[in-house]
Amino acid sequence: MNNSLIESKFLSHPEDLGIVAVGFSGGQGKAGVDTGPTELIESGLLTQVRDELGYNLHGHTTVDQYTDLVPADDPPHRGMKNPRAVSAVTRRIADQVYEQAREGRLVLTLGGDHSIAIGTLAGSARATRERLGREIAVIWVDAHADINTPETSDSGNVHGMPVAFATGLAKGDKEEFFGWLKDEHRVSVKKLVYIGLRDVDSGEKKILRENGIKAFSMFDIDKHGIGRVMEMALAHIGNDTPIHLSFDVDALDPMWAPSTGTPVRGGLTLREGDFICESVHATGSLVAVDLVEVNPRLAADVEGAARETIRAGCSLVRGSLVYEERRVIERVHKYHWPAVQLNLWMLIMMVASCLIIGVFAAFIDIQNTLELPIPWYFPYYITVSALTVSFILLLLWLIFRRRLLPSIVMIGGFILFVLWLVGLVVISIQLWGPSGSVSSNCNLWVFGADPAPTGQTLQTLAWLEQRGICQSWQAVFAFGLVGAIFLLWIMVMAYQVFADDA
Ligand SMILES: NC(=[NH2+])NCCC[C@H](N)C(=O)O
Repeated sequence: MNNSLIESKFLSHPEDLGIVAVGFSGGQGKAGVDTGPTELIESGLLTQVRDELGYNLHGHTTVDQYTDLVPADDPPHRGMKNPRAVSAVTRRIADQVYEQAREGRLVLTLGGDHSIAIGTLAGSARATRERLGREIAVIWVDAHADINTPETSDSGNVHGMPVAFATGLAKGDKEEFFGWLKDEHRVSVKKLVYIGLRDVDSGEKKILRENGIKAFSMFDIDKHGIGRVMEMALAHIGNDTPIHLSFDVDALDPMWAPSTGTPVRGGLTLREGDFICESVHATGSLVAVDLVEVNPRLAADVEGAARETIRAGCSLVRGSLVYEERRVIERVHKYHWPAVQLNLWMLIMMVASCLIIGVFAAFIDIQNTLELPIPWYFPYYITVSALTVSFILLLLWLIFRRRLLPSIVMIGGFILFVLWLVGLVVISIQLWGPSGSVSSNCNLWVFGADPAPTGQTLQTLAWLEQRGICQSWQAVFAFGLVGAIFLLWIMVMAYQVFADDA
């Protein structure tokens, strides 16, 4: 198990982390962003993730440079720079991410410029479709929308276009120009949410508007606060959709992450960035994370710029991988209850309690009709059974809140057991006790014993009613016994859960 307190909804191996480390910079013009993953790893990111956060690492922990895929000559196509290289590299990345994601692991991709998200989104969209039959949602945290098509882009840098390719708003033509992107790789614009935007090209604004894409700019964050923005963003996605978080470090203000290719002032604080990652992790829906555009070579004039940017990047990754004590004041322990047994227990106890309530309620009614006094143990057992029902409801609520503690079950179980046992003893005495027991009287009142009256007479009816009453007594005894045994059982079960965990 990893150290997160959040249970994953869509990963079959939430303790495993598939790593893809992408040393690629061809989606834009500034050298050095390809060294981002190396520096992140050398700063101890992955050892921390393994040793402190408790993940098993899989995949490519050495950085892939993709040199075999970068052609010597790569002239622009439809205005895109390095189109063949970016297309081939993102295609490889798509396979690398897919290989990790189809195992049901969380995938962490370290970039590299943001063009690589063409690959990461393609890989996780395809794997999620195959594995769960679901589409992924994308949370794109960035100063830029990166949704230019080759035709709307001013720069021709593909790192400004990944969302357009991933959603199919931009189509590849030939195989070597993103033609390899198929429907299975696509993500829906309906399940895309932006956070942190503040530098959006006019062509991009048009695309966002026309496609009704959900976007929270820095303005929205200032207006509502990051907490409310995350609530709205996650509500838009819904809690039944796996989430791919693509985090461009330039979403953070340059104060926190100066070493990046296209810094824009007025960005997120580090805490706001962390909060986004933590909130997404806390949904339990996270299936993949990208951290991109860390370029340690840039902003060299600023003292400690690269180090700060790396640190910020590590913090973001950490936030998205674990929900841990630095944010949780109350440390909650996870207990592993045997679900089937527990459900069976609740069902049978519910049946027993309801039956006893029903029978004794009917008995009280009969006593009233006969103008006889009501013995104390009728209301007593009704109360005990009602308490048992409340206890079961309490358990259900605690299970729902994931707070079912063995101690609560043991104490509750013990109290009910004692009450239940008292009832059982009284019932036994009434049924079979030495003086005037129900059992011995059963056949006496109406016609003594045999033969049983037959025919449609009042006597028969009376006899049947009397027999019914006697059988009800026996049923109460049977279920009283089952209840007492089951209460013993739940105490044992709770003790085992407690002991197994210790
Ligand atoms: N991933 C990034 N840093 N993207 C910046 C994109 C800047 C600009 N919108 C462009 O298309 O070139």
